[in-house]
Amino acid sequence: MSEDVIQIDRLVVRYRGKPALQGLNLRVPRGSVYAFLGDNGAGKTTTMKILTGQVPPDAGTATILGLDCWSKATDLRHRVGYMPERPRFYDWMTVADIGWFTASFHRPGFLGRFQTAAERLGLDTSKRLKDLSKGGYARVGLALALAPEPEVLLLDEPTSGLDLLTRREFLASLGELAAAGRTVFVTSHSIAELERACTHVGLLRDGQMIMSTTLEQVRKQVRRLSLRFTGSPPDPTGLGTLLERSATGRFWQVLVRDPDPDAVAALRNRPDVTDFEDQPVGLEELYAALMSKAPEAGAVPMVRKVGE
Ligand SMILES: Nc1ncnc2c1ncn2[C@@H]1O[C@H](COP(=O)(O)OP(=O)(O)OP(=O)(O)O)[C@@H](O)[C@H]1O
Repeated sequence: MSEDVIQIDRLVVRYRGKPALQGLNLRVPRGSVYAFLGDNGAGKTTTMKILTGQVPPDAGTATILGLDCWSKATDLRHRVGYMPERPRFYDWMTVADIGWFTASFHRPGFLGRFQTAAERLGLDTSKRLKDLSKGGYARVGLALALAPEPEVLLLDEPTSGLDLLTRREFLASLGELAAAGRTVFVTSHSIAELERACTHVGLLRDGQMIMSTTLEQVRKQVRRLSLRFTGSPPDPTGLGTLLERSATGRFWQVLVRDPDPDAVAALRNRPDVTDFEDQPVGLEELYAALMSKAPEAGAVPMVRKVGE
């Protein structure tokens, strides 16, 4: 059975009385690359702040590796790497300086690993931070997050500001980290890109999870059915939970969650139906379908225990 490295239960965070997280529940298993997705203001950064012990919960609990994120924040600092959305360092320092300076807060070996990571990321360690491009700055943040060899890596929008090839290389490296038993929890607005790297996905809306599952399950559970018909337009009732529906002339398609196999087979076998296709949906498509609708319009909460 996989161990849940990150566990969040009924978490509430309010800013001046206004809830940013409203009873958040989340499980992230060891060795996963968990894509934590949500629109602007959904509460992703607030969740990161809770996990890194920067903000105390108003209610509920958050633990990493079994340790409370708020009361055991200092212990966790050595075991969890964190790259904030907009890292800020002492800009007058060089890349080498910031590695050396940060190493003084960490266990031996940090500096060597920082230098290796900086080299791999193509950083010129003699450059001052204030002279770096946005992407260069982000890479320093990443090298610092990787240098403690953390068991868990928390990355808040790590690829923003990076060019395409660096983004791809970076996302591929997440898979390597997971294969080595580390757990990566990452937020990004580049959903399609993240899909190639992640094993699990969680969708956050208004401070609550509306979906948390493996990518494999997403592919099984949410399907796009498309067809051409000559008779009357098919009635999607009974096919499953309808997330989207469209028809152009004789072309008809739906996005359906938990499709009923018998109803799908009956549709496929209708004598007036041709070009029937039953395909998985991409993460971006699923995201748009679930996030763009009010819950009562069909985006039914789809929170499942990961691995269920
Ligand atoms: N320091 C703060 N004071 C008051 N309200 C805040 C503060 N930080 C965040 N909020 C509010 O809490 C909610 C969640 O914000 P948060 O930054 O966690 O969202 P996010 O998902 O990270 O958004 P983005 O994708 O834009 O970074 C928003 O409504 C935001 O306006």
